[in-house]
Amino acid sequence: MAHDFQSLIMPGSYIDGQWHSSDNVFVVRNKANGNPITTLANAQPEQMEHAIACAADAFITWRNTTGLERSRLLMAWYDKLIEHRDALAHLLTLEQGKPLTEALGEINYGAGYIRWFAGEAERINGDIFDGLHQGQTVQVVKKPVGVVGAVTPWNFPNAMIARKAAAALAAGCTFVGRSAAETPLSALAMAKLAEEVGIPAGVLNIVTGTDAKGLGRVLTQSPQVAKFSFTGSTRVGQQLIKDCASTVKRVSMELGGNAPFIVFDDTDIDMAVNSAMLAKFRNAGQTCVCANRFLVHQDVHAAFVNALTEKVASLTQGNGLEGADMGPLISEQAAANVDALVQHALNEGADTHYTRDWDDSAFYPPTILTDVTNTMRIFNEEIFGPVVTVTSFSSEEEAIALANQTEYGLAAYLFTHDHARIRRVTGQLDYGMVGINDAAISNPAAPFGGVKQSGFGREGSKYGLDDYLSIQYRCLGGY
Ligand SMILES: NC(=O)c1ccc[n+]([C@@H]2O[C@H](COP(=O)([O-])OP(=O)(O)OC[C@H]3O[C@@H](n4cnc5c(N)ncnc54)[C@H](O)[C@@H]3O)[C@@H](O)[C@H]2O)c1
Ligand SMILES: N[C@@H](CC=O)C(=O)O
Repeated sequence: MAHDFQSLIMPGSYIDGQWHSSDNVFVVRNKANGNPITTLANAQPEQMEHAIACAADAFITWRNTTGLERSRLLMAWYDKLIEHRDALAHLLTLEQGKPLTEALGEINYGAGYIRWFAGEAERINGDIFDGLHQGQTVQVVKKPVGVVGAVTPWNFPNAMIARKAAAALAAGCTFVGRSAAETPLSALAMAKLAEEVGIPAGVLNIVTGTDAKGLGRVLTQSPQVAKFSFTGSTRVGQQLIKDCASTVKRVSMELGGNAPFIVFDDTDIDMAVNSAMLAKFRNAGQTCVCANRFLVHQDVHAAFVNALTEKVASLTQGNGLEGADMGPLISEQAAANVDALVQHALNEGADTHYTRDWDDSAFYPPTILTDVTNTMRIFNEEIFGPVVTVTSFSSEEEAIALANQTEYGLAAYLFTHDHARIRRVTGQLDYGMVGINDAAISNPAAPFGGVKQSGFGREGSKYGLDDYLSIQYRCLGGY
């Protein structure tokens, strides 16, 4: 069936192959103008309980499918998503606000995880070797952990669901995901297309509702959920880890970041500036791997800031469906939070190198602050907005110390052409991912994830199935 974006707008949660409808609804809004897009049935904890029970039933059959059967279904889902990528991207821009070209990029990126894990489903291999006792053989078998629960944020409403659900289904697990109430439509549209390609009822369930705590509590505390995967802020992640403890779930956490972007004096400034634009302004700065702190060698400070300012000044901001380079932040409140960090930095001595007028709307202007120091809140907190902060350094040791001065450890970026320095500095950066002369680090073939308070577990890559599989050792004796 051919779809436009309207025919991909579903009425509510997708549970056990059924679409939930209810008189209790919530409104999903166009983030560029605040207009309602639709209303959705507002799922309550009992819908979440039902979804988990259905996923547990479906697991009995799904776990016994072959890797090849799961791979074929995932590839069919991938093909369907690609076939409808324009409609999916339109819907994503409407509900999230990012420019249409970025939304299309996200659809391709999310679908890429589904294609990647379709491949991995065929390669879930165990091991066999001699034991240490005469006549014993050790057989190692990988089994799906069971029902997977997931909670995802609003900044990547397609890709964050895709990379968790694809890994779960490839491993032979069933899936219950709750997508953020600000952006539930993309995940439901993905479920609609999964239904069309024949992913069996109960295997993939998407629950949408505004009661984040109530729905989250059911997922994190249900004994039927074997593994819980979360993408979101460190603050909420800390609570959810505690909630998962009572049933000793497998947990993976993709949490906040505070990425340093280090520019050494030997680098090609144009290359660093082009990467800086991507690392900072993708999704208007609302990306966990967005550069948060630009650490620039004092000898290239002026050259870098001037070249960056030229690019930033040319950015257009507006409705993502109308060709703007940058859309709004997710809400007016989000913009006010960014502004509070900026005002605090200015009061503490930072300098506004570039900004534009701001009308208190969600369209926070692209801004460049210089003279930012490591004691300012803006240096130590995730900005999640289109604000560049520049701090200069004079030695490699100082750059490393500044970069590591954070409780986060998700992504870091390093710009230099000195190979010995790359090796030295990278080895000392306490980060799960380091972009070296490259800011486009997200890739289904690569292990995405952080260290320290940015979380644990890896998504994508050949390591990405590990969290969804448990090892059973079988001792073969009696020979
Ligand atoms: N590491 C990554 O891969 C990654 C990716 C995207 C976003 N993030 C992080 O996510 C944050 C931005 O997203 P956000 O503001 O929506 O984060 P958030 O933690 O407030 O919300 C994330 C999700 O959790 C839900 N939630 C909130 N409180 C909850 C609770 N008590 N129980 C259960 N669920 C709850 C929200 O409704 C949303 O669906 C940033 O910190 C960003 O760095 C990290
Ligand atoms: N942008 C991340 C998700 C975090 O916000 C990604 O690239 O996967």
